[in-house]
Amino acid sequence: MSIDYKGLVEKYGSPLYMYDFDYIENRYRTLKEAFAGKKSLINYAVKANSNLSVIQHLAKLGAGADCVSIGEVRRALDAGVDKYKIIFSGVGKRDDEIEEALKRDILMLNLESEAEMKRVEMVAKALGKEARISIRVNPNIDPQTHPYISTGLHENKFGVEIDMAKRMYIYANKSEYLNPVGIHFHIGSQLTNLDPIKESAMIVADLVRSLRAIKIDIKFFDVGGGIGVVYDDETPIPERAYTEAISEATKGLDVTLLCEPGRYMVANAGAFFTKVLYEKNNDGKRFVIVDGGMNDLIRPSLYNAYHKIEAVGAEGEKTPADVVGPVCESGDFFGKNVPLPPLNHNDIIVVQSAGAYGFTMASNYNTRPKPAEIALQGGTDRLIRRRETYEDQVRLEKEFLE
Ligand SMILES: Cc1ncc(COP(=O)(O)O)c(C=O)c1O
Ligand SMILES: N[C@@H](CCCC[NH3+])C(=O)O
Repeated sequence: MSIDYKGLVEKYGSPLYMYDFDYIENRYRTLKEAFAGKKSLINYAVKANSNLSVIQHLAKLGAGADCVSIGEVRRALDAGVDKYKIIFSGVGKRDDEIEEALKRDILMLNLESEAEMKRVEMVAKALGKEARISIRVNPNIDPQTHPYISTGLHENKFGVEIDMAKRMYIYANKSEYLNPVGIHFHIGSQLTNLDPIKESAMIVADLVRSLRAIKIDIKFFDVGGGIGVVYDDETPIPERAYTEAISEATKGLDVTLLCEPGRYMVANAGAFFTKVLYEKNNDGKRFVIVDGGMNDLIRPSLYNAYHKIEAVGAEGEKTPADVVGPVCESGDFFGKNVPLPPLNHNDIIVVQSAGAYGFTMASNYNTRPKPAEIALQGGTDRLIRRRETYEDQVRLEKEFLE
């Protein structure tokens, strides 16, 4: 599809997030089809891109949601996700979040510690309800990804080790207020190697078998998210290989397979558009200063993450430039030594693969308004979040001025 970047920026302003909804649909269908013949549920990880229209688009296709706060649960419900397709994960759920999740009767709460299980039991008891739960097992497997987004080792804060998980299942099974229906693991994000996923699935499936032997019947086998995508030259895991590895590990078990992809669904559906403000040269070092900043897209600053950067329509000899924003931090950059032609004021720069963990990690640092978001679908474009204004930002403070 050829996209009229210039026309879109003229229409909606800059900086701007754009998501290709047809691409998202294609990703959903490809993954779902790879599970053909198995009972499966794809719980889109809302944290990757929680725009209501994005969630609604996936909900219409049949997706469930993986949420990590009650805010995300509310978003999923507002966007039309079936309550029995919503799961609530995360290491630190507050009592009020647990209570609301139970009242809203979502599919299950993923528990990440024994203390949390006791808390959920207490809240469920006070409500006179039975909480459907699953336990996040930490299989102690190295996912071979960036250390900041690795979660499946005992040194990470996530999940509980196998023996503890087993003790928790035994406890939950006896409790009047807990119903252990699921099991969960998630070893990290941007995974491009299938082996650690396969190995984790085998370990966790063995636990399911040993629970079955003591009459604890797990119905949902949740392999988490983490499927990697192409930002640069990565080789992603083929969908079929992924689902077959999971099927193989769970052979003989009558379970519904769940997965929680975030990045896979949306990263490459998205792009971030920003306009050139100035060029400058510091003693031979070329900088292209744009109107978007690290507050809009923090991945390069935070993880030194690579995003492909292109200049729209500009021509001429390319020389390396750092593409930087206006925020008062040296870490405010989108790319370093990016080969770019000479650029003029208002030329458009496209930062690719920005659909996941872009807008959701945006902030108002430097009192910069969050950008607008648009969807492209079936050849048309539409606004799905308007640009913030100064008034939006000070709304919660103004009344306190003396
Ligand atoms: C429990 C859980 N599920 C799903 C995801 C989504 O991950 P990804 O965007 O890598 O698919 C994450 C984030 O890493 C997570 O922590
Ligand atoms: N925010 C990270 C991924 C973290 C995954 C969340 N569990 C990123 O941009 O790559």
